[in-house]
Formats: sequence, C-alpha cells, structure tokens
Amino acid sequence: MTWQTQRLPGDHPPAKSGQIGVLLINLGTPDGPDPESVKKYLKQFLSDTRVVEIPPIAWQLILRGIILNTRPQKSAKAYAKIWTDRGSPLADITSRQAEAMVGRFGDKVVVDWAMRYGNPSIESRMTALMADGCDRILIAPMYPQYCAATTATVFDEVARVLKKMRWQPALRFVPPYHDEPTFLAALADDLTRQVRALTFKPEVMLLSFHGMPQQTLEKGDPYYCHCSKTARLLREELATRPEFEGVRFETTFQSRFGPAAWLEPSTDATLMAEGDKGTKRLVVAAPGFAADCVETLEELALEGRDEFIEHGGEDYAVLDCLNTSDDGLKMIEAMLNRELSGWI
Ligand SMILES: C=CC1=C(C)c2cc3[nH]c(cc4nc(cc5[nH]c(cc1n2)c(C)c5CCC(=O)O)C(CCC(=O)O)=C4C)c(C)c3C=C
Ligand SMILES: [Fe+2]
Ligand SMILES: [Fe+2]
Repeated sequence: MTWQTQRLPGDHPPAKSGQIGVLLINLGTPDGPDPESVKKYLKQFLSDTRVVEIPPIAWQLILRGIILNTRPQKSAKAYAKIWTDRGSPLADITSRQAEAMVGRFGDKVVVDWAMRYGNPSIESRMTALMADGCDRILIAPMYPQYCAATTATVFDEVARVLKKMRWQPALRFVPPYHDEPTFLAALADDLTRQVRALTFKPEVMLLSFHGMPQQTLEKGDPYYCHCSKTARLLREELATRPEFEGVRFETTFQSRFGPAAWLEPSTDATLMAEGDKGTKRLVVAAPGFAADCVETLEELALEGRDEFIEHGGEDYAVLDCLNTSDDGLKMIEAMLNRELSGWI
C-alpha cells in the first residue's frame, strides 16, 4: 500500500490520502434490456435540462405523459439485440478501457469508471475513490467532441457530488480531444486496419456522428464544429492511404430524437439516398463514440444495413469504435498521461 494513514488531532477517524484517482466516464445505459430498466434510465437521462432544453414544466408533462409510456418498449427491443452476457456493450467496453489503464501510471494512481446516467454512478465511484485515499481526481469524459448534452453534464454531476463533500479532492478534467493528433492517428490507423480486412472495397465512407438539435448549435454549442473538424482532419489523413484511394467521404448525423430539426444531413436519409443513386459498397465509421453502444451496434449496424440494402446497396459494414483496440488504448494512455503531468 502506498497511501499514508494520517492520525489527526482529537478523535478524528484515520483518513487515507496521497493517492490519485482517474475516472473514465461515458454516457450511461440501462441496467437491463427490459422496458422497466430502460424507462428508469431514460427518465434520468431525458430529465437532464442539458439534454433536452425545453422548459421543464412543459417537457416533464411530455416526458412522463407520452415518451416514457412509449419509447422504453421500443428502445428495450434495440437494447435486447445488442446485450451480451457481459451486459450493456457501452458499460462493458468502458470498464475494460479503465481496467486496461490500471498500472500504467504507477501505483499511486487508481483507475475507475462510471456512467453519467445509470450505474455505476459518478457519485458512487467518486466516493469510492475518496475512500481509497484519492485526494486528487482526474475526470475523463470519454467524448472526443464537446457537447453540453454530454461533456457539460459530467461537470454538472461532479459539481453536485462535490457540494456534498466536506473534504473535497483537487480536480482536473480532460478536455475534448476532437483534433488531437494522437486521437486522429489512432482513429486513422484503426480504421485503415479494419478497411483492409473487409471483403469488399468501399465506394463511400460515411463518418456518422450522434446528432443534436439544430437550435443547440445556434445557441453556441461547439459540438457541430468539433465533429466537422474531426471529420475533415480524419478525411485528410485517410485520403493519403492506398486503402482509401477513390473512396468518397460523407459526414452525417444520426439518432434524431423528437420532432425538432436536428443536425443535417441525417445518416438514415443519406444511407437510403446512397442506395437510390446506385452506390453498392458502403462503410460507416462513428468517430464521435469512444465505445460501441446501442447507437452504433443497433442503429448503424442493423437498422442502417436494412436502409442501405433496401435501397439497392449490396455490401455494407460498420467499423468498430476505438474501444479496447491497441490504437485506442494507446491514445487513452497518452491523453491521461499528459493530463496527469505534475501529479505523477
Ligand atoms: C456522443 C455524443 C452524444 C450526444 C451529443 C448525444 C446527444 C443526445 N442524445 C439524445 C437522446 C438519446 N441518446 C441515446 C443514446 C446514446 N447517446 C449517446 C451519445 C450522445 N448523445 C450514446 C453513447 C448513447 C448510447 C447509450 C447506450 O446505452 O448504449 C438514447 C437512448 C437510446 C434510445 O432510446 O434511442 C436517447 C434517447 C438527445 C436528446 C441528445 C441531445 C443533444
Ligand atoms: Fe444520445
Ligand atoms: Fe438511436
């Protein structure tokens, strides 16, 4: 054990200190692929005013009166298709990313993971890190592109948890990494390796990002610009490689939610339009997701395939996210190492 046990004056209990915590955080997921678990998860997620910016008095009526009575059944079917014996892929992959980081930064550093919505909660893991003697914590939101609906809500939740603590840790947050050379190199290498392994040569590569309401962009959220920059830099790099010779790149936005206008062009409409205009071989990458999840494994890989094939497409593949690939883990390690500098 490297932590020190400090004996404090009076009858104060012994307290551990001197350790450094690293907390990898991704969006969150239901506890199970059943409507009840999905309803509980969606209620927490969609009640966050960073995620849905409609005034809560009106939104809660719609959410509780309509959405939570219909969407959980539909979403549970999607989750059931991708659930594994290790549970939700998003939680499983995030836990394995954290596990792979254990021991890479010396024995003073404790690495853990949490989900912003659902379990394990940020509160439970931050409390556990403090109990382990971590008086410095590096928070790593696993989102390459900053969005208030994802990155800022992590900060909100960490601040809420801190507010309840008498003894707060020193904190650092990993910044968005959408244009970092280590991220782009990891993505380019990993996608090249996967394209080389395909049984067909793609004509088109879609770079599909999770969408958000168009109005959120107009309010000043940098997410769209971050996605566009990732897509441009990645395209520029891939275009130099023989595996991508003659490939046409398109950037699209998926997972539209609700009736308002979302970022365009949408992934589903683009897949159908590509099929209609005669594209036969298409591959999709999702550079906005650090880990595969229902949005990539179900919406892109299953629904997207049907959309493309029903419109005349022949060969279709969705490439894995960086997940726990060698390239992905090297990138996470480099990013954490840099952000831990001065602490280790
Ligand atoms: C990667 C960035 C993400 C942004 C930006 C984002 C915004 C956003 N999402 C919704 C609504 C839903 N998202 C859902 C799932 C989901 N979203 C992200 C990431 C971003 N969301 C991930 C990684 C996941 C997968 C979770 C998993 O368990 O695998 C869902 C739930 C699934 C469903 O019912 O379709 C909803 C709903 C909004 C409104 C929003 C606003 C900006
Ligand atoms: Fe989402
Ligand atoms: Fe979706």
